[in-house]
Amino acid sequence: MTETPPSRLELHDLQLAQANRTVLEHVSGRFRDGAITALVGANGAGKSTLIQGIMGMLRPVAGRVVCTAPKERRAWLPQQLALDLTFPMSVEELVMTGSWPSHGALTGYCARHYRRGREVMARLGISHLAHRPLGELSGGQRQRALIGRTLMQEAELLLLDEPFANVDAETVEVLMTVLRDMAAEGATIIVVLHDMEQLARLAEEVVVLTGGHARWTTAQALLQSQPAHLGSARLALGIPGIDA
Ligand SMILES: Nc1ncnc2c1ncn2[C@@H]1O[C@H](COP(=O)(O)OP(=O)(O)OP(=O)(O)O)[C@@H](O)[C@H]1O
Repeated sequence: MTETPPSRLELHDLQLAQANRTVLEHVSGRFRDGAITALVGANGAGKSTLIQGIMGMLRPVAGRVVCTAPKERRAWLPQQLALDLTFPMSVEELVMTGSWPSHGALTGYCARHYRRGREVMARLGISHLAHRPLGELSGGQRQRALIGRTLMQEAELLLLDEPFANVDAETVEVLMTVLRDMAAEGATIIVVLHDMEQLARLAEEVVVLTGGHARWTTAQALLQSQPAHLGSARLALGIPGIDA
């Protein structure tokens, strides 16, 4: 008998709505710990809605989200983060806020926090930007700093909404390496992706949202079902089986 792999996140017959209109229903499945799961579907299929449901920002109409990761170890990187770039905060200060959920915002940092912050920035190649204000960063540098904050948080559950949109190729490589390392350390990672090539390189498992429902599959099975000539085509554009 095969053992069920551990999962700190399970969905049970979940139904989610936006403005009283059902977006997703009968969604049941488990996200494997230590795996990167891609969340795919056409525009409007409900990817952001599912993320909001998982993070507890949207109350289910029916069903349940069962998450055993402590609240302070859950992190979410939204599609277009409403970062106030005029706020005078440096890269180091942003990264350090990752310790707030477990440590508190008002207690101050100790030497251990500063050491960890420096390690995190080095891992992401942004040490030289430590004192740079957020408003002076490129999109890729900002994304590295935001991922740095989730590393600082030691996230066990990490949800990312199109993390590679509008970032440079080198940053994509750095972020992919960090995400793979986090998964290898046991984190549960869910990432909204549109790009087939990125999916092939990053994800093991895939949740396909279509017609208001979710289907669990593997990256290998999804890629085998796609015509090879589509290459790195965006997943949402006319690929059989995943149009909303
Ligand atoms: N705040 C809201 N109020 C009303 N309807 C909403 C709201 N947010 C989303 N919707 C609707 O819910 C459906 C799912 O939207 P959602 O943003 O979850 O899709 P998505 O798959 O993330 O799309 P995209 O790829 O464009 O980001 C869409 O029909 C959308 O118009």
